[in-house]
Amino acid sequence: MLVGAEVVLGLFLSYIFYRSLCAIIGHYRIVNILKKFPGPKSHWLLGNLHQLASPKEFLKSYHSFSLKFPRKFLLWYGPLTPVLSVSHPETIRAVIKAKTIKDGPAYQYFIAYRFLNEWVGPGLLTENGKRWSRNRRLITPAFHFDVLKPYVHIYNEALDILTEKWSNPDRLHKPLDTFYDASLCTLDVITRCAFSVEFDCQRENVKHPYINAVRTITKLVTERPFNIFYHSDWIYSITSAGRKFYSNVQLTHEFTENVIRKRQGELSSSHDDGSKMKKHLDFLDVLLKATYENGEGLSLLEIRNEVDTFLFAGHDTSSSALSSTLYCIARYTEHQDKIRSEVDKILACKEEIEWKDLPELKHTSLCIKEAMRLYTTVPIIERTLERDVEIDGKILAAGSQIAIAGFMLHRNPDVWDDPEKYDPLRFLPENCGSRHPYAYIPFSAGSRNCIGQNFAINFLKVAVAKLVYRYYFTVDMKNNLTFTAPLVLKLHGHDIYIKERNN
Ligand code: HEM
Repeated sequence: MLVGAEVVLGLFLSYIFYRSLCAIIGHYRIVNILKKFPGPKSHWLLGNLHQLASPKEFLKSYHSFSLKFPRKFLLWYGPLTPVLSVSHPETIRAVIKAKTIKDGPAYQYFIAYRFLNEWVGPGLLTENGKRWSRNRRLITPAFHFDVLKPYVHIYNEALDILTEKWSNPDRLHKPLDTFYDASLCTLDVITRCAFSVEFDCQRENVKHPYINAVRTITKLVTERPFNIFYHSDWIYSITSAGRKFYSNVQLTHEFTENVIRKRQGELSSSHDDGSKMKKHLDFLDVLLKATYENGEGLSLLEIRNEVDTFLFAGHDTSSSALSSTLYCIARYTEHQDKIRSEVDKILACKEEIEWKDLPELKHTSLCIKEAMRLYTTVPIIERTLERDVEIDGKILAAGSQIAIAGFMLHRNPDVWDDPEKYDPLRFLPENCGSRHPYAYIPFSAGSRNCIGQNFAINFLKVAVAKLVYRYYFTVDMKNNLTFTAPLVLKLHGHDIYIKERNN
């Protein structure tokens, strides 16, 4: 009996030894290949973390590295984790076409998605493999044009509330916090489109516990990567930030589950698809109707994860893109005037921008695209190679970490003429013909591109058009423009003012 136990223990230890040896050899192979790539000087222990370790310095340092190494360079996140940053369309194409996952070792510094798991679970943004592809197929109909069309009315209504707020005489002559206001406006829109609940958060600010919780979680998740002690879930859970995070996550879960259960009840009692009860289908209706091949629907937990994912992936991104565009047109007013003249024609004898008007907002669209190039909303996304892949003539080992640096790609002087210049006309069709298909990827590219991009672009067009129709925007450059990242870009160092138009 004892001999049997010894054999089992021996086998177990040999197995552990074998697995550890494989991991060490695998890691050695990854490092050995990656260390041949050029990169900024790194500290033996910290790697490049000390240059990247504050929200303010992160993009500035990153960008200065990429000016030295415009195609790709190696960063060290600590002594053991090399990450290859890529910022050339050809190199990015190779990574996006390769088999990759959105995951990495726990010690990897900027894979902030793992900090999201507690909230959004394995939703579309964070899931990998077969489960991701099945869910992506099931969820894609939620972004079909027919579903998106009625949302244009919701965008208009949310913008009317924003202008009602901004036109308050107390606010008119003060600098605006465009990111904050845009963020409440997008929350208003996304909660109505996701599950048809009206929080009126723009008027109520963050008084509603659910809205307050969503905003608190988003803030904490963005801050967490920058505090090395917070990387451990256990340590985080005993800090005040961690306790705040977990209690807010619980609150949002309870809220979302209640909404889902209520809707499930309504659907089963009315035996319709929900469209008769409301003016439009929302994401939740589509998710509840989504069915696997075997006839099973998405579980309550899966639906909750997806609804929370839409909230996270959609609200700060859209507000970042909106506030960057407002900054750009406030700075380059000739483009504001052009937008105004195209909106004036549309709103000459009506109050609302309709679905059919969206293609007419041509200059508006150019201005948004260029703002999202220069101030890339999601500056960096990360991937881990699942298989060995050839990139720029070198075979990278499975397990290598790659950072797709959209912000750097969009300012790469080898790709863009005069990259620091805000020039919306570079997106005119006649100026895009020879552009590399991976030169401009604000919504990422390939099979894991942003599922919400049409939703976001439609919202941005309506928002910019309605705001420019109503106000003149100007900017006071208090300081040099700075950015914070890493998850979503935010601009600092300037004040935006508005003056009401007499339409
Ligand atoms: C201006 C606004 C937006 C920008 C710039 C943006 C950008 C991106 C980017 C870069 C990715 C790839 C992330 C990665 O691979 O790690 C992504 C993925 C995603 N986005 Fe967006 N997004 C925006 C708005 C939205 C909206 C409004 C929604 C939903 C309502 C949304 C839902 C998603 C989801 C679910 C994914 C994951 C897709 C997948 O992996 O299959 N996004 N987005």
